[in-house]
Amino acid sequence: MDTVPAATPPQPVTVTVTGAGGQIGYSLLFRIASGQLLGRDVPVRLRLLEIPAGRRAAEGTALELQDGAFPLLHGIDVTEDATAAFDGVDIALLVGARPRGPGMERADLLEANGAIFGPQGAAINAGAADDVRVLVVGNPANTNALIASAAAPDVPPERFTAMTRLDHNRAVAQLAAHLHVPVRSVDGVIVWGNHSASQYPDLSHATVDGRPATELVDERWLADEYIPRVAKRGAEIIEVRGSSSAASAASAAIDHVHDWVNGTGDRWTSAGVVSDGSYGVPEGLISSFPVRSAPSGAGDGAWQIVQGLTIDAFSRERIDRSVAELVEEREAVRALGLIPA
Ligand SMILES: NC(=O)C1=CN([C@@H]2O[C@H](COP(=O)(O)OP(=O)(O)OC[C@H]3O[C@@H](n4cnc5c(N)ncnc54)[C@H](O)[C@@H]3O)[C@@H](O)[C@H]2O)C=CC1
Ligand SMILES: O=C([O-])CC(=O)C(=O)O
Repeated sequence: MDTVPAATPPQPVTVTVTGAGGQIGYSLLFRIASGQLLGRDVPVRLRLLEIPAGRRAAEGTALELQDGAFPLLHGIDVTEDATAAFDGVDIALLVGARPRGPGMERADLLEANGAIFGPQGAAINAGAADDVRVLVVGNPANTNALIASAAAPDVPPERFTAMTRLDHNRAVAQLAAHLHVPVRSVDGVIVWGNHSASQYPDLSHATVDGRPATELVDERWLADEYIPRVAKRGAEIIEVRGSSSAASAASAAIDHVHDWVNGTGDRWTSAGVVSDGSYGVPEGLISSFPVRSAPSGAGDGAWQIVQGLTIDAFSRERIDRSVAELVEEREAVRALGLIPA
């Protein structure tokens, strides 16, 4: 009797989450374990990186992950050692960061985060899989990603990304709510620039059920309500909830990596990626752009910046303002010696 060879089961993908004991980690890890990050047939192995202050919380979360009996979860390690955490890593989610403390100046914040993201970038450089994909969530996300990338000279800069998907999702949801349509009706929104209040949520290429969004909203609402509402949504959440966005941030991280690995199809999304000079954004900055991704195996694994969009004067001014802030942050971390001169 002929025997049918058994199909080789897919190898577990190693996903490292830093700041795993924090509030985003608590929401993110269960969604990864359930298959929402990579796909419902892709097993994962989790590595949780923490500092001593967060270690017990991460260990507690690991116990709960075990209690979830997730069929796709092939193991969890908790560590304080970045080298061990990133050894062989396929997907790195850099969530843990130093928040701004009382009396801390902007330069102090950048320096404190440099001490986190520099060594983590170096550990990724030393041990990660060749096709590693890195998403920086911890703020200031764009510049932290720049620091990590600079510390990883052997990893192509396209592999380091910063999260602006939460801003993109907010921009889609606010437009849908204003027009009383489902979010699925909205397409073509873009978030440009920095993940900060200077970001520019751009509706000039957006459509709603195929109609240009600019025909459906008035200019004053756009400039005076929509743009500031989206750009300052993080502060609004802190004010209302009493702490910063957590589940929505975790959800956006899932969306970012899911789309990066599985492809965006015809639609585009927004992500902080290294600039190639497109749209006048200085080369090397990690800035939010409209991006598409090909499914794993079909492209080179990099996000592609959508080309050829027209930028009107209103948009140009706002993109330039946010990019100027990114340039300032880059100069500040350069002055601190956190990236090469
Ligand atoms: N890009 C985005 O859209 C968003 C970014 N964020 C940022 O995400 C970060 C995390 O937010 P939460 O989870 O709410 O903060 P949290 O304070 O609840 O958790 C952060 C965790 O990171 C850990 N940590 C600190 N330094 C670390 C290091 N060197 N290595 C490993 N772990 C380290 C801490 O011990 C803590 O457990 C913050 O920087 C926040 O501002 C939050 C929301 C949206
Ligand atoms: O300010 C924060 O920590 C939270 C944040 O980035 C956001 O909600 O967009």
